[in-house]
This record gives sequence, C-alpha cells and structure tokens, in this order.
Amino acid sequence: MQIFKVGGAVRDQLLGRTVKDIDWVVVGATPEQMRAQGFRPVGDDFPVFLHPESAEEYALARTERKSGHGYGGFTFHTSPSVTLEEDLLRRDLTVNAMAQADDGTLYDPYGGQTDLANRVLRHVSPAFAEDPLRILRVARFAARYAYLGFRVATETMALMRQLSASGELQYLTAERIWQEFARALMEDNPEVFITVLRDCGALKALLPEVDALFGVPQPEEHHPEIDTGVHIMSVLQQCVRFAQPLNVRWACLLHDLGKGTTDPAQWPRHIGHETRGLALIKKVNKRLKVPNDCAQLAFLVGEYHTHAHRALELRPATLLKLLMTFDIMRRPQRFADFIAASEMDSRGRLGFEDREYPQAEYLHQAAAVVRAVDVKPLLEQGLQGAELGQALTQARQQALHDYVEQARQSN
Ligand SMILES: Nc1ccn([C@@H]2O[C@H](COP(=O)(O)OP(=O)(O)OP(=O)(O)O)[C@@H](O)[C@H]2O)c(=O)n1
Repeated sequence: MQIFKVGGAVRDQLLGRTVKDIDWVVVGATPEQMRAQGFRPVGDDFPVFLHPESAEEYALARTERKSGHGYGGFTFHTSPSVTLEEDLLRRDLTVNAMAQADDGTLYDPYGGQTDLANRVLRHVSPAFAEDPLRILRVARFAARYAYLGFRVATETMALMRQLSASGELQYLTAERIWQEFARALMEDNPEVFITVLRDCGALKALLPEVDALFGVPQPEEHHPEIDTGVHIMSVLQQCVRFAQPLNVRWACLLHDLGKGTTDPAQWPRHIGHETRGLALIKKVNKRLKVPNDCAQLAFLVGEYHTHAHRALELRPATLLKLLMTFDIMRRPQRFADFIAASEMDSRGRLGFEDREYPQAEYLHQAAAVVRAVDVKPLLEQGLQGAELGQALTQARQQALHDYVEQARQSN
C-alpha cells in the first residue's frame, strides 16, 4: 500500500498558504486492510477512512462513473489496481490533482504546477462535468485566489457554461449549494465568486433573484455606480474590508432583491423595493435551506435598511418601533449586525467607501437609551400587565424623545 498527500493540501503548500485539512489517497489497498490497520470507515459503501489518531481522511484510490443526476448518481470503482494517475484524473482541477509521497516526490500528471505558476484554474478532464457542484468550487477558488491573479481557463469556463445550461445544477442539494455560498462569501473576494457564477450562467440557474439585479439602474446621485449588481459587489467588498461575519454578508447579498422586480418604466427609481424584496428573500432562504441566523438577518435588513439610512430623521415613535421589531433586549447582536449590514450598503457605493456613517453610532446609542429605561419604578407604582406594558413603552418613547432632541441640538 502506498499513501500520498493529495488535493488541496498539496495545492496550498505549493502556493505557500497555510494548509488546514490534509487529505490522503491510498493506492493498492483493500477496505479490509485499512480496517486491519485501525482506520475507521466513514460510511458503509464509501471508500473513505479516518486515521485512528489524526482523524484525517484517507480515501482509497478510485474512479467514478456517473450513473444518474446529482451527487447520488455516482458509482465508485475502488480496487487495489486503481492507479494514482487514474484517481487524479477524476478530480476537478489540475491544481487539485497533484499528490505528494512521504519522501517529498510530487506526482503531477496533469500539469497542476504549470497551471499554479500561470495562475490558471483548469479542469482535468471531461469528468469535471460529473459533479455540477464543481462549478461553485471553481468560482470559490477564483474568489479565494483572486489576490494571486488566478483566472478560470477559457475551456473550463466554456464547460461550466455548457454544464449550467444543461440543467444539471438543479439536481444539487440545497445543503451542498449553501455550503459553497457560505464558504465563498467568507473569502477575501466574494464578488469574484458571484462574477464567475454569473459569467457561466450558474447564477441565473441557482440565484436568479441576484442575477436579475445586473443591468438594473439606480439613481446616479445616490449610486454613482448606477448598476444594482455592481452595487451589490461593492457592498460585499466592504464586508471584507470590515471583516463582517457570514450573516451580514448574506444579508448584504440579498438586501436589494426588490430592485430586480421594479417596472423598467420606473427606473432608476425603486419605490417600495424593500417590501417587494421580502417575498424573494424568503424564497431564496427557503430554497437554499439557509440557516436561521443568516435567513432572519437577510429578511430584516431587506425590510429595514432604508430605515437605518434615515435613522437621524426618524421620529421617536418610529425609532422605538424599529428597535422593538429587532427585539433589542434579547437579541442585541442581531441589531448590531443589522446596523453593520446597513453601513456596508451605504459604503458599497462608488465614491462613498470612506464616507462616515453616523447612523451606526446613532442607532447603537438609541438602543442603549431604550435598554437603560428602568422598569422598577413602574413596578413600584403597582403597575401590571397591559398597563405596565403601556407605561414602559411611554417611558422608552420619552427617553428616545429626549435623545433625539439632544442629538438634533448638538448637530
Ligand atoms: N467535487 C469535488 C470535490 C473534491 N474534489 C477533489 O477532492 C479534493 C479534496 O476536496 P476538498 O477537501 O473538498 O477541497 P480542497 O481542494 O481541499 O479545498 P478547500 O481548501 O476548499 O478545502 C480536491 O482537492 C479535489 O482533488 C473533486 O475533484 N471534486
């Protein structure tokens, strides 16, 4: 039996990046031999094992044949006679199809090193098409390595276009799609992920609601970049600049979906786009089975981001309603994330990147003012139930009123 380090670990090591997970490929072994050496099988009929100590993945060399649609439609062929070259041939990209032996010898039958040097993401063989998720992987790698100047090879892009047009993407499970989006949005150039998906037609297939934003104009006065799609890309860049977490990035991606449904006769204005976007945001979240924290924040940011932008003009009653909608007592972090997403939206406009967003501090302070209102004196007055609720609302509104007045006077 021969064991090689393989895939992403070899790629990242050659790129001088930190290697996180190491995958191994085992040539010339049977499942029985693996078990005998203490490796634990990952599943019943999947030729992958976990190392008894490191828990790293050791996969028997295999070839794969597509036997149907999607990820379920695979049959594996493993046998001790499958060679390293055969195993590497079924992999997605040349840069991911390199292996390294214990003594450091590099096995690179498909030109991975040349492509690394030339900064090219190129598919290894037509077998690329056997797993449509690879389209998302390529876009994600393009996003991750954009800073190094990587691009997708022309022939790979052509294959990705073909594959997107074939309808195969619809067989991917929501979980696998979401996982790629979640990882890609956390890369340093998430806008490249969206751009690559758009260029090959996969965005239209997977997230038509975002695809529809490209080419939709906004008023030049507020949005010098004009195109709504371009705006979204800039907002994502601001998210990276300010190290925002995934839920904020996801909310930013979806916050303007309503603009894709504006009647072109109304362009460049988008009256009521916040409300119009809500059904779309809900639909996307459901379709991709987006985790609750991301889904909820996207929905709230979609509805209220313009409230944040107009925060300094809001009447105390409206401001209180906004704070209560966000349940600021029990969910302070969610409100902070909402403010952050709104700030990213504001900064993600051509020429507005370094403009201050005083609304952020104003909203944080407003929340602090409301939280500071003490319920004790009201209880001491003997108030209960609905009466207590009303009195508390009044006290909070009064506190906000004073806060708003004070802020206006100092401006
Ligand atoms: N759909 C896929 C998934 C994985 N692979 C192969 O399996 C290796 C390991 O996959 P994975 O751990 O998912 O990705 P990495 O390449 O290690 O990338 P990352 O750094 O994002 O984990 C890849 O390098 C690639 O050779 C593939 O060909 N097709």
